Amino acid sequence: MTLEIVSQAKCFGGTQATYQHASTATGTAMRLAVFTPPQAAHGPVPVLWFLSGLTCTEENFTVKAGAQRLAAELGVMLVAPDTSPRGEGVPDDADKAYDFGLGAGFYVDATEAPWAQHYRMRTYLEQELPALISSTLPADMTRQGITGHSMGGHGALTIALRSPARFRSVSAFAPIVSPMNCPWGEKALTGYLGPDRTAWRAYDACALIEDGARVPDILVDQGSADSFLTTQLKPELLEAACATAGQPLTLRRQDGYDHSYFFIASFIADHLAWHAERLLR
Ligand SMILES: N[C@@H](CCC(=O)N[C@@H](CS)C(=O)NCC(=O)O)C(=O)O
Repeated sequence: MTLEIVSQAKCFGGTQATYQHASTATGTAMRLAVFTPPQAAHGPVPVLWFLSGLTCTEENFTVKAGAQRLAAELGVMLVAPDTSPRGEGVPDDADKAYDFGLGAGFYVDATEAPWAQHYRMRTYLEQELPALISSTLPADMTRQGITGHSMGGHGALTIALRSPARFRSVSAFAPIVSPMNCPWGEKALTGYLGPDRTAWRAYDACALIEDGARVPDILVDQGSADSFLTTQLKPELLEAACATAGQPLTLRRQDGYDHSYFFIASFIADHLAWHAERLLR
């Protein structure tokens, strides 16, 4: 399997590229954005995954977060996948709502019809894409970190909690910390997985921690002016789950910041430094 170049440009001495490939996990073409730092010319570099939120593609983080300059200095590859399968034959929300279906894969392997055929983002991100990146790009897969925003913060936390040996570092921006306990998550998990809530626990960071999953430490930034804070994101649930379980968590409430990429751009340097400290030592 190969990565086809959709576009690429020199960026801070490295390369910002968009790739496309045929995915066996989703049964569709998938796109991803990759920033390869200049240090990759001399050997494999650590990888930081960024999982995006509702409505996003591989492009939002790439053009809005301003992560490339520091990633080039640190020598870290940035991988930003798409948020769902797309294309002909891929079902979407009946009302074309933004919070389910296209652009809203919630990083699960769906088990319910008609979603189960293509909505297999867990297998895509846990198996297929790491193998593809490892075999095609100058990536040191023994040094991986993961972060993300909102639905992507949920993805980053749950993937890391399920596979702690794979990642040296995990962080999140305004994550959905407990999809079992918010309208976005209840809609998505009901639709993709069906009504049995026990099957949802593998996709809920708080439930995973309650059930014994652990990572060395977690960094979360959350804006106090985020319009989704009290209805959907509920960082206090993660704070409580971590406190009860003894899971180290650094939760920073950032005064006045909203849910946008302006918030992410404001704190991306802190997250890159957090990951670099753990990936480069
Ligand atoms: N469009 C939705 C909000 C969706 C939203 O805020 N998406 C976030 C992630 S959860 C995002 O990153 N949007 C794309 C962007 O800002 O570039 C609404 O109207 O309420």
